[in-house]
Amino acid sequence: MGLPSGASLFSTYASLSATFTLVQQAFYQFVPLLVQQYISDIFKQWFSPKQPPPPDVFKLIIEEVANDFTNNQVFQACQIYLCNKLSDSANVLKVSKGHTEETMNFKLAEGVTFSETFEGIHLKWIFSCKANSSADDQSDPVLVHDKRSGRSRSHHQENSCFSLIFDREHKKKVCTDYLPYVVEASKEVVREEKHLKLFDGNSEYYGMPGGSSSKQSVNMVHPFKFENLAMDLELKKAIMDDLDRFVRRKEFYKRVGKPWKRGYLLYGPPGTGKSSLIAAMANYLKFVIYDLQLRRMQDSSLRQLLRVIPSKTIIVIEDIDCTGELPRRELYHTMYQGYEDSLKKAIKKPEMSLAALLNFADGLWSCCGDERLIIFTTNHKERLEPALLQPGRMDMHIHMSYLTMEGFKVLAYNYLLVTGNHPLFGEIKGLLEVVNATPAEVAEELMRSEDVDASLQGVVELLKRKKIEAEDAASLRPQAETEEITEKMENGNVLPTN
Ligand SMILES: Nc1ncnc2c1ncn2[C@@H]1O[C@H](COP(=O)(O)OP(=O)(O)OP(=O)(O)O)[C@@H](O)[C@H]1O
Repeated sequence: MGLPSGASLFSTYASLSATFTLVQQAFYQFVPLLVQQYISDIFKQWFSPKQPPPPDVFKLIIEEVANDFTNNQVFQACQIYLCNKLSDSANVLKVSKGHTEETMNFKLAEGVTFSETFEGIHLKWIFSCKANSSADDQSDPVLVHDKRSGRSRSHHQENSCFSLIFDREHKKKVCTDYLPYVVEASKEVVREEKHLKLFDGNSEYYGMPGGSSSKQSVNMVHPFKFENLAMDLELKKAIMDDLDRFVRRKEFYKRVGKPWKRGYLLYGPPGTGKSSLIAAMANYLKFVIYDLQLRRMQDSSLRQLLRVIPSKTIIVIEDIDCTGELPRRELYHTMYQGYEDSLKKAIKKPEMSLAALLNFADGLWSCCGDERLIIFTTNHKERLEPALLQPGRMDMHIHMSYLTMEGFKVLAYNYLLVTGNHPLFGEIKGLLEVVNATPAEVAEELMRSEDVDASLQGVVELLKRKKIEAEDAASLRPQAETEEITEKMENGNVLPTN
């Protein structure tokens, strides 16, 4: 069979083309427009390259302030997590270093974005700040990252938020797996923090409505550790065990319906290591210290402060007996006896009420934030308002006392690296048994020389001097007491006993 001729091929093409044109015209003339579009869509789908369907995105907004007006803990975790990641990879960074800061702070500007993939889910983060309503505040809202501490803070905090954008189908996984992962990762960043952060609880921040303005904080590189503490070894162990128990008992506190807090009262003479113990506790737990000066605080600012203080903090109220604003109630009344009414009014009333302090200690405000230690210190436990000492307020009373030989050996190692026995230890031991010397006094003596023998001899001399002073004071005491009673009787303050 031969090939078709050119003429027959051309006539076939012409008839096919005429038929196609006829069918096309009939299609456009008789088929309704909607059906035409439907059929043309099907053809387009068949012949056009495959397009991915538009993503069905979901946006999770994480605001800074929680519903109960406390700091949103998820927001805080995101801040720490993202600042830690972004400080290395961001294209634009602002850098600053204040006089009191040891390290540079890196800041990420408004609108910064970050993308990552978690178990195959693509996630996009956007940090944003709404415009501040304050007319005089024109500065850019910024996220501040303290590289060393892994912590961060933002100006205009109440207006900041993170948006987390991802495919809607992963909503459940993001909420149940990714966000907890972010929270854990942020805790890890904090745990790696080797330096204490000390917040002055009386900085402007806490007095500002809405908690705006930047938080004043100081990095306190305090190397004090439990092993540096010269104190009774059993007591030291008891405190460490207590702290361990506290941090692992989250579920217990929840079960018994108590706030996850613990109150400590540290008492003892000046220089026995109360502040040092607090630093050691903070280092041990990697907690941040908030130092409150009650003298300058009012009830309202205390409440405000308690709302913004995050978890994993030690709230310290030092020298509670010396604040002047918190005298024992009966002392407060006797102080005013004999004054004219007008004069009484003129006397400034305490700014911080005892009720506020008791509420504070009771954990009335403790629903805000968790995992906190509250530490009160005093040199005079006997002067404290008895209500403060009631069971349940302070969970543990810790007596910091004068130096013992056991404690002295810790100091001798700390300051002079003396291990084992030294010929002067016997004499020092004998003197410490009869003399009240504080660790601070002895530590000062040990710092005077690098020569071990000279330093230890200096301690012997110090203890001998103190022994003589104590003996002199004891011999003068009966005479002084007699003189004091005579003087009081003359002033009519004391009635003769018979
Ligand atoms: N128990 C101790 N172990 C080691 N060093 C101590 C101890 N107590 C005091 N020191 C040393 O003395 C210094 C002062 O001590 P610290 O401020 O802790 O005493 P304090 O009891 O808080 O005094 P105050 O009641 O006056 O505040 C510390 O920096 C530390 O060097």
